[in-house]
Amino acid sequence: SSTQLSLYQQLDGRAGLTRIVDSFIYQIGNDEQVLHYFEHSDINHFREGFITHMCMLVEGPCTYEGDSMVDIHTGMHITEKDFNRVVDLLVNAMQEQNISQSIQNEILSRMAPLRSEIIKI
Ligand code: HEM
Repeated sequence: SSTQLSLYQQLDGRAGLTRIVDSFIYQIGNDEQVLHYFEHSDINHFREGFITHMCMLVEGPCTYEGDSMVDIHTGMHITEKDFNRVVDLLVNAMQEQNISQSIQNEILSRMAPLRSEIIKI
């Protein structure tokens, strides 16, 4: 009933998030710097988990029930440089899907606080 579209709606809901994450995975698959982190990962599992987690970040009707960001990423020894690279790849994916600059910025600002949970040497 509200005329104000939610961030989730502006992203075209789960379908739109799926397009972004598929572009993101394609970017990762072609990136020599970070691809090795995903070499032993189940990409379908990652895809579902990342879509659902992103859906929650944009206040969509999703509950991420996977492991915590700390538990997932601890032991991967993700450097700050590689963290930044993955964020760049997500930006490329959003760019590819014609996401507006303001929505990109909003998503990145919601992910930024997770940085310290993911970068753990
Ligand atoms: C803000 C940034 C990030 C967010 C929000 C994020 C989020 C997630 C989520 C939600 C999952 C998984 C899912 C699940 O099990 O359901 C996941 C898995 C994974 N992430 Fe991240 N991640 C981020 C940054 C990174 C970075 C920088 C790297 C590596 C350089 C990375 C490497 C991985 C890998 C390899 C997996 C798969 C683990 C497995 O094999 O199960 N992530 N991430």
